[in-house]
Amino acid sequence: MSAPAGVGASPVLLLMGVSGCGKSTVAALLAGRLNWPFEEGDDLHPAANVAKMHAGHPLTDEDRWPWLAKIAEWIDGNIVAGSPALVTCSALKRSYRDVLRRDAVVFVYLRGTPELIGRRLAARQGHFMPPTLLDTQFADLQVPESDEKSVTVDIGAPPATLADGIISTLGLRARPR
Ligand SMILES: Nc1ncnc2c1ncn2[C@@H]1O[C@H](COP(=O)(O)OP(=O)(O)OP(=O)(O)O)[C@@H](O)[C@H]1O
Ligand SMILES: O=C(O)[C@H](O)[C@@H](O)[C@H](O)[C@H](O)CO
Repeated sequence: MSAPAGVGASPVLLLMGVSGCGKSTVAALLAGRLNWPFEEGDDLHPAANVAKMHAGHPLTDEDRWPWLAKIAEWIDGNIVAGSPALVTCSALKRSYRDVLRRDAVVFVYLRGTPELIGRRLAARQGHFMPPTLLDTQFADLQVPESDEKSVTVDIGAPPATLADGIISTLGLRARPR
């Protein structure tokens, strides 16, 4: 993991990657350690999107645009407030990240193989997203390119190790409680 240039004093970290890569788990740990505002991107999906995924159908670009706009709005609110922040969003395609891209935004790409993530999804309980959609998530995935402000994290280690690595690599500071 190496730090991208230009991480400011109040970054917005966007944890991205396919379903099951660990976005929610790692972001929740980071939010606890850093005391930064945290938004679970899945909570901003229109109900129809959640129902569609739950029924085993992948989202289309058209399904995703309004959701991405809501996430961008949340990001902008924190930027205006001058607050660092954390948000999860699969952000699978470059065109989706173009909607979310801001000077303050750092994409934290959680990278794992289909086999590893498939095993984790098979063991996960009580989530609307069926593991059968994982292939479609990888089919849509366009990993961040060298001109994007991003850091890539290999997800083999335990969540706490990943969170500590992100904090030290990016030089993040906790907000006082
Ligand atoms: N580093 C890790 N090591 C072991 N298990 C992990 C790790 N990260 C996450 N998990 C487990 O893998 C599963 C998927 O993690 P999580 O729900 O955080 O992924 P996600 O990317 O937020 O998924 P989705 O996009 O579908 O909401 C969970 O059961 C979680 O406990
Ligand atoms: O873009 C997408 O296809 C969706 O955002 C999915 O990634 C889900 O929201 C998430 O992975 C399930 O929790």
